[in-house]
This record gives sequence, structure tokens and C-alpha cells, in this order.
Amino acid sequence: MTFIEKLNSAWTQHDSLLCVGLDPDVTRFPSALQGKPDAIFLFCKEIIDATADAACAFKPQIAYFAALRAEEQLEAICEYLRKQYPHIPVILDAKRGDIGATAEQYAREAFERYGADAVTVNPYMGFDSVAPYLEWKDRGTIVLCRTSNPGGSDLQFLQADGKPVYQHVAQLVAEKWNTNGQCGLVVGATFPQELAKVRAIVGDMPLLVPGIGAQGGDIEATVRAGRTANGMGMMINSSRAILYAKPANSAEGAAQASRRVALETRDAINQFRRA
Ligand SMILES: O=C(O)c1cc(=O)[nH]c(=O)n1[C@@H]1O[C@H](COP(=O)(O)O)[C@@H](O)[C@H]1O
Repeated sequence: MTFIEKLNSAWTQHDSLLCVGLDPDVTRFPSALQGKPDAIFLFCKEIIDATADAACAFKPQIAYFAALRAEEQLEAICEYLRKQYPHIPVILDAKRGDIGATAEQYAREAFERYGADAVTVNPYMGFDSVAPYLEWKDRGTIVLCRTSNPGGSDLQFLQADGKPVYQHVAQLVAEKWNTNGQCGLVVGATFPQELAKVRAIVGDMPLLVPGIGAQGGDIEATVRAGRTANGMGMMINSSRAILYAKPANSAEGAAQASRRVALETRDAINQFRRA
């Protein structure tokens, strides 16, 4: 199955546009996991099992693993997802960007080592830096377009040939780079107006939309701006708000709290998908 086929099937099967972000911060783990050698794997596994039926994708963020020399636990998590939830796409969030020869190695890392269905990449170095990912014809390449952070405006909003740079990225990917039909774009939920502009440029292309939850993006505005005509088209990511959902001093279990927030988020998104 290609990335897009898997995504379409997960959207429909789980009736969900929610992407659960796996950003495991060991300092925020439940006390029962603290100090265990495979704590990162165990934490992510609990979150995955608690939220899988509410998710259209999982997005592990590589820095949280690499910073702690925990790449083997990331491999184990990706393998667990492939075996237990083969119908849910895994997006490796690595935001890579380098010359072609180096990008070939980054593509192998994402698609061979971790077996990811898709990877996030940075378009700043241009087409030849993205082309090696496109050689993997069944895998997804998700290109940063209008990022969720405030500083994203520093470059992405600059006017060039009469329109902002992020619109050039959207147009380039939609019209030239999407050679296998497996590309997507990253557009932050913190900028719904730009999300609507990108949607108008790229047709039904899937958009990875981080920025709800901990970054405060508005779910209704996001969904109305980014949905396709059939109420699909987005992987709306939430990481910290789901991972660390358990209120301090509450009797609720950590995984139970993550599940509760994932279901609430999925339902909040669904409320505006077709309305
Ligand atoms: O590519 C991304 O996933 C991404 C792009 C972007 O513009 N903004 C953004 O926050 N992200 C990632 O999305 C996740 C957001 O996490 P929360 O703010 O905790 O929901 C993090 O893993 C970020 O690295």
C-alpha cells in the first residue's frame, strides 16, 4: 500500500483526522516508567495502544529519541506500529534538508531503517534536495510550507514575484515536485488564513497540520480552512496535549487521560468536518 492509500484508508476506517504526535519527553513520564532502560519505548507503546482507534496517523519526532541515544527504541516503536497497526501510517518527523547525496542517506534512514510511510522535509535547498525522497515511489514526502511557529513568518512571508514564499512552495510541490502523487505539505493550525490559501492552491493534497493543543490553534478555524470538499485532507497533529494529558494530582491513569483527550480532539475535529 502507498502512503496515500494507507492514509485514505485510516481516515475512513477510524473516521478521524487526528495525528497523534510521539514527542516523548522523559522528564514528563509517569513515575512508574522513570529509570527504566526502555522507558521511551514503553511510554510510546502505551500512548499508541490507548489512541490508535482515534488516530489517522502517528508522527514520531526523531529529536526526542536521538538526543537520548534512543534510536533503537524508535526502531522498536516503528516496528511495533507496523506489526500491530499496519493500517495506520507512520510519519517520521525529521524535517531533513541537504544536498542530494546526503538526502539519499536521510531517505534510507527514514524509509529503510525506520520503515516510515512518510517523512517531513525542508524545501529550503530546492528540488534536488527533495528528489531522493521521491525515488521511494510508495512513500510520502511532506514538505514544510507554512510552519506553526511565530518565526516561520521571517522567511515564509517574504514577498517574491508578487506572492509570499510559502505560496511558492505550495505551488511548486503541487505542480512540479509531486511526481508520484505521494507528497503532502506542513501548514500550521496557528495560521488558518494561510491554511485556506494553501488548500486553494493544492487541491486535495494532504496537509499535515500541527499547532492545535499545546500551541493553541483553534480547531474550528483549522478544520473549516483546511478540509477538502469531502471533509478529509488533513492530518491534524497534537503531541503534548495528548501525551501529557493527565492532570496533576488526578486519580485518572496516564494512558486513560491520553485516550480521553485523543477522543475529545477527534470528536472536536469531526464536529466541523462536514458542517
Ligand atoms: O513538521 C511538524 O510536525 C511540525 C511543523 C510545524 O510547523 N510545527 C510543529 O509544531 N511541528 C511539530 O509538531 C509537533 C507539535 O507538538 P505539540 O505542540 O506538542 O502538539 C512537534 O513535534 C513539532 O516538531
